[in-house]
Amino acid sequence: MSPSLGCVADDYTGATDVAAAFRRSGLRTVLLFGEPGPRTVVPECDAVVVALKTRSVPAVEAVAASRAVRDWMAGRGVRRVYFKCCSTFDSTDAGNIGPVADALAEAGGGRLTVVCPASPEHGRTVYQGHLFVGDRPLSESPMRHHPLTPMTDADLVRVLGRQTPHRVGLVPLRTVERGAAAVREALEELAARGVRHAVTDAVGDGHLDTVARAAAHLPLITGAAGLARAIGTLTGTALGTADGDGLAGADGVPGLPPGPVVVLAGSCSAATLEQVALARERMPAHRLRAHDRGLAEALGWLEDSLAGEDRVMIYTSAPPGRRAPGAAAFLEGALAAVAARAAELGAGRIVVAGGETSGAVVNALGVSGALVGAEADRGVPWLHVTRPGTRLALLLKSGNFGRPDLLVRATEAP
Ligand SMILES: Nc1ncnc2c1ncn2[C@@H]1O[C@H](COP(=O)(O)OP(=O)(O)OP(=O)(O)O)[C@@H](O)[C@H]1O
Ligand SMILES: O=C(O)[C@@H](O)C(=O)CO
Repeated sequence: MSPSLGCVADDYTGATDVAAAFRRSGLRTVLLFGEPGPRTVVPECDAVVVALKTRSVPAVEAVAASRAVRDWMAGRGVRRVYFKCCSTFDSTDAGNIGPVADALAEAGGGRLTVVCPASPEHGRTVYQGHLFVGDRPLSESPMRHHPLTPMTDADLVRVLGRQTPHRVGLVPLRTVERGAAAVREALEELAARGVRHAVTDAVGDGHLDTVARAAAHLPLITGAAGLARAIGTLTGTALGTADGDGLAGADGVPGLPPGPVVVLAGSCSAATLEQVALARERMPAHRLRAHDRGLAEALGWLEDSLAGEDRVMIYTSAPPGRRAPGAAAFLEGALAAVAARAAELGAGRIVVAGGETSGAVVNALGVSGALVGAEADRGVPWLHVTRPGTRLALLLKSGNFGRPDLLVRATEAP
């Protein structure tokens, strides 16, 4: 049977977040890293999530890759596509959420799309089109200092309007509170007025369930893990697989493999900085610096440390005043090289903080897919990778996700 749902995710931690949400909704979920090809074999599943690394690349590249994945999915019978963007709407005026949503919408017949990054369980809500992170507007949250996509405007209608030539409209909370039929009517009115993207308010999971029911007929929906959970539950209910106990899909998921645990932190997000500070107190840690010898020093330190330690951390994470301008790509590449060496040295678990960083690490490890396992924290599932002769578990942590002790717990004996 073809998967009912396909998801194109714009980064690797976002893909794991959405895969965990689908799995929690009772859908058998397969996660693929990078563009699949004609020979990619997808095991029997209800949902397929493809992780791209398109959040911060030039918009034309993001569009081409996302469109290719959408066409690949259509070739496998997928009728509904979910475009997973960040719950903090990480993007710039050049894109990539607008251009990618435009391209995916065109491919689906040019119909109106719903855009709703609310993810209440992660503290993201949308009210009057404005995105809130906890109790602060996005533009007053730590995301305003993001090294790649600083978010300085909380008004999503305005933000998206700068990224697309199409009209952007709003379905306000008062309409969402009137139920799915009212939202569907509002969407039809917006479509009749030529609106392409309908930013939709939601401040609680019940609102997302309403939006999911109202938008179930649309070929494209854009959002984060919150709306994905609602769409997944609707799909699971239709398929008869939703059991709501969070264990669906657990069959066949192996335990965590033996071997040392290596933590690699490249995220500079507020939650990660706190997690890194705590982890530094609990395990040997090395700061990889943005200079010529930074990588060689880190590799030497890793080899020496793993001779006697069963958990270590290498990090580049730094608060705003202590970052190395222009060093993002170098630091991602360096942490990726460290990951490859850690795998050669027999690491059983590699824990990565940061979406861009995770993308670089997964690519360097040559991992093409994984079975989605139990969550270490909400939206942060263990990914079980089986390669000939080796077992490896990856934990790819979105920058702002996880409790302060996540990195410590992830390194403890299972
Ligand atoms: N000390 C530093 N100086 C400058 N850039 C850094 C430094 N440390 C990390 N970076 C870069 O900052 C970027 C952080 O992005 P990344 O996506 O990994 O984390 P994040 O945005 O917090 O996570 P997410 O995308 O999951 O929210 C990476 O490109 C990384 O290389
Ligand atoms: O939606 C989120 O916040 C995360 O899944 C993510 O995309 C961070 O990279």
